[in-house]
Amino acid sequence: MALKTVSSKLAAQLDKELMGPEIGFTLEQLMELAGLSVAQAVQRQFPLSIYHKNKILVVAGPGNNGGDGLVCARHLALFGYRPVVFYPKRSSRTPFYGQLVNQLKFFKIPVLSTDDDWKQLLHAKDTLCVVDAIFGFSFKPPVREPFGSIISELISVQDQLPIVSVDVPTGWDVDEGPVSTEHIVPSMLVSLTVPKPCSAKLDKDKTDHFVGGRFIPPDFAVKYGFEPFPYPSTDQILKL
Ligand SMILES: NC(=O)C1=CN([C@@H]2O[C@H](COP(=O)(O)OP(=O)(O)OC[C@H]3O[C@@H](n4cnc5c(N)ncnc54)[C@H](OP(=O)(O)O)[C@@H]3O)[C@@H](O)[C@H]2O)[C@H](O)CC1
Ligand SMILES: [K+]
Repeated sequence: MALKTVSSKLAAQLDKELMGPEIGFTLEQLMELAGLSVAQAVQRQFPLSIYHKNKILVVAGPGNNGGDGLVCARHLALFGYRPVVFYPKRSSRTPFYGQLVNQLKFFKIPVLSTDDDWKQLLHAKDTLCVVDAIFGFSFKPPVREPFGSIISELISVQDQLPIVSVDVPTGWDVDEGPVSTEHIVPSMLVSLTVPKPCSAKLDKDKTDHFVGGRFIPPDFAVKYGFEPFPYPSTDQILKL
């Protein structure tokens, strides 16, 4: 299947229209579906029946990509995994992020901050994979701390511990792809709504690519210049 992409600018515009006065989705609705999609993709790639490990580290960033990660962690717990969330910079942009954290507590999912030793989870012996929900389509390089150090830690283990990137591999320029020789190479990317141009730079031998976030009607996709994705049955994801 030919890769269909939209630029970071168009992706932001698409999001704005979905949440604008005419269509009226709320951020919370879209984020729930985005997080559910990522959890479903993880389950497809790492079924518990084959992988006899259930611990998953979810690293959540300060924006909506991080919010998708918080939602994903909750669904992973419902699917039988044992997620642990590392959320180093908590957003106060809307009270909703606090509510998502409360929901994680309700599910007894640990939420670590920079004071905690999150690095001890970076071992393939115990951990199945890392969900990279640090930055999505609004990331502008160069990266600022503490995220530079966090990304370096993830890069140092990615040959042993699979990384599942949400929407955009963190640290990549959304339109151009990797900006430095040392960069995250995810073993799986879940693009939301439609792949961003950087996904054309993925090495197909190293990264499986899914699209998720099944929340638009076909004519809206066409309006933004891409063919609707043929999601099978009730699936929230499609492997490209
Ligand atoms: N329709 C959809 O597909 C949906 C997608 N969703 C997800 O939302 C993200 C986009 O979310 P957004 O909040 O716009 O942006 P990000 O999460 O990518 O990043 C913004 C935060 O990152 C900080 N930032 C940006 N650049 C840097 C940097 N170089 N160093 C450190 N920090 C950085 C930024 O901080 P500022 O201080 O610059 O404001 C923000 O805190 C999309 O990719 C999807 O994953 C939604 O769930 C809805 C539906
Ligand atoms: K990401």
